Amino acid sequence: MSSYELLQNMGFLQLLKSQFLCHLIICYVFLVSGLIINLLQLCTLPVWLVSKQLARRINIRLAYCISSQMVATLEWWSGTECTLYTDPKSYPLYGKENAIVVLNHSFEIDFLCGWTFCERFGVLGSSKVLAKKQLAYVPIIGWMWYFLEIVFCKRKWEEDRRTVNESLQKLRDYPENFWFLLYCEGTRFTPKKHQVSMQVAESKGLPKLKYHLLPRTKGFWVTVQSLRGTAAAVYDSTLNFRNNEMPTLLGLLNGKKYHADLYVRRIPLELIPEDEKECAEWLHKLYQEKDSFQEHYAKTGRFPGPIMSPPRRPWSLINWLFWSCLLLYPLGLLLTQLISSGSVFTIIASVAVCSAGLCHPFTGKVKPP
Ligand SMILES: CCCCC/C=C\C/C=C\CCCCCCCC(=O)SCCNC(=O)CCNC(=O)[C@H](O)C(C)(C)COP(=O)(O)OP(=O)(O)OC[C@H]1O[C@@H](n2cnc3c(N)ncnc32)[C@H](O)[C@@H]1OP(=O)(O)O
Ligand SMILES: CCCCCCCCCCCCCCCCCC(=O)OC[C@@H](O)COP(=O)(O)O
Repeated sequence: MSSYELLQNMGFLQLLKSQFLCHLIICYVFLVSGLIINLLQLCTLPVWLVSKQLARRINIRLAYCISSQMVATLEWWSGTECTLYTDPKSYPLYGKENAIVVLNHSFEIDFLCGWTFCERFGVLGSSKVLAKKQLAYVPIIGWMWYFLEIVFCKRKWEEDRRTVNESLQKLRDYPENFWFLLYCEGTRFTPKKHQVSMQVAESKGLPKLKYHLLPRTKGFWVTVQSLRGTAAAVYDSTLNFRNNEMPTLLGLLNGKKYHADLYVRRIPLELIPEDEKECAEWLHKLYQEKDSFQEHYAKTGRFPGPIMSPPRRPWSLINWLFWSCLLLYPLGLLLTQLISSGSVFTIIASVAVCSAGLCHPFTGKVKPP
């Protein structure tokens, strides 16, 4: 094939990726397979009574079938590249131990980039997060999290202190390695939230941050204390995107390619103070350092340290192809029946339902300074 033909084919592929019909198909496969997997997860409840560890292992694999579809959208559909800056001595430990991941919360798809790294280090099915309680009710992802023993908080410390600790204690005998994600900022960065948060920093006599919100320290302290002896380290992770881009889920679905850069420092858990006040001071210092890494990125376009990028693996793509083959055949049959029914009302109603399914609330586009 000549290079001209190749270029033309690439243009065709990009055009294909922007087609509404392709988006419909991707969403259909995600929604239907997600609900089937939720149902299978429900069926594992009796297994819990016989063997908790077996039920957990099954749920890890079922969860992988859902979350890896989103990872496949990022890695294989949009072709987004992910570069990891980290210490070569720490690199061999990633995926081979339990860890608490502290990540900046600035982008709509930062959790998905986190998932992508989980996938590359083989811990996607078991990855966990401290999430707000409302997310537990989101169909597919929220229901999947229930079976994965995700830790939910109400953001009311009087209640969270006990419930978060109890949920984390249950992970002590978890049968596979997991990464536990904590967005210490507690909410996604916006200029307004940043302004309020810096007023709080000022009132507490803390240095101002330019790229982060002031971290909430209580959740971090309770997580570290509850996972002592279970997690080996904190992975301090700082994420940014090249060319000042603000990636979105819709952008990924349209096949837009982004380039994510992630800087990870492995900090052994023993180095983190046990006392609540000292632990809070430690976290504030960590965020001041994270801020300086972002400043370095803004000036140089890269994070400090060497690059140790793990390659993407084929499993997320294979999983997506499996579910697509399984679910597109009955869809084809249904559409044939629909068209042969000849009812204009049924056809219009079906198109309207599918379009409504495509609209989702992840449209924020605010870039930190
Ligand atoms: C790279 C690899 C990645 C690996 C990824 C691995 C896994 C991925 C898995 C899944 C991905 C899916 C992602 C899903 C995303 C879900 C995201 C969320 O839901 S974020 C929201 C929930 N999480 C949190 O809130 C965590 C952080 N919060 C806390 O830790 C809180 O402390 C708390 C435990 C929730 C309790 O909250 P509460 O409000 O009750 O107490 P606080 O301590 O926070 O508040 C009182 C304290 O804060 C001071 N204050 C007041 N206003 C502010 C402000 N604007 N900013 C900062 N601080 C403020 C106030 O003065 C009090 O201070 P003090 O303690 O000194 O008295
Ligand atoms: C295969 C791909 C098909 C994709 C189509 C379907 C898309 C469905 C996407 C569902 C993803 C749900 C993942 C949940 C992650 C949400 C992140 C989030 O919501 O963070 C909350 C924080 O910010 C704090 O919120 P605030 O209340 O402070 O503000």
